[in-house]
Amino acid sequence: MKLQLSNLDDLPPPQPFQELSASFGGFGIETAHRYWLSEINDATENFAKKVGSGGYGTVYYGKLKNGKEIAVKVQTNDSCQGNKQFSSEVSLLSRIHHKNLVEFLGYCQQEGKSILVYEFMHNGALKEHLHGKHHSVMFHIYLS
Ligand SMILES: Nc1ncnc2c1ncn2[C@@H]1O[C@H](COP(=O)(O)OP(=O)(O)OP(=O)(O)O)[C@@H](O)[C@H]1O
Repeated sequence: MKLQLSNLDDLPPPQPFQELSASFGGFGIETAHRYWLSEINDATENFAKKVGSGGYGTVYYGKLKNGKEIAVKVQTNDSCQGNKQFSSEVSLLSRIHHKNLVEFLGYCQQEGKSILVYEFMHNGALKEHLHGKHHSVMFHIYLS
């Protein structure tokens, strides 16, 4: 799902991974939580439960040791995102917090894998609601 931002001009240009912490002055990738691949492997039971796939890659269900349920997005090889784009996305996502947005929890970049970690939404993604896979939300909107 793409985030729509009204003022993209306010954002700094994408920077190479190593330069992010300096260039964002405390609001870069270093503010995002970094997960170890072993944590992700444990949480997803080695990527056992696939819940969907999108332009970025494949999405898996997971549960952290503290009980929090997570959606783990694993970048696929044919995704156009490179390391630069991944760093920019992590940096951007870690600065956006809103009660109506799925919470971005962190990332993992290890052993050639680029992974984004979000809170798990039991009712599926917004796109599915809008495209009718889950009709209840639209129904409630019309009623209210
Ligand atoms: N946070 C989440 N909680 C539960 N399921 C999710 C979550 N994020 C994604 N999914 C599932 O994974 C599927 C793919 O989502 P994803 O956001 O990767 O693709 P997309 O909406 O096509 O966006 P994009 O093209 O930017 O990757 C969704 O349709 C949904 O079923």
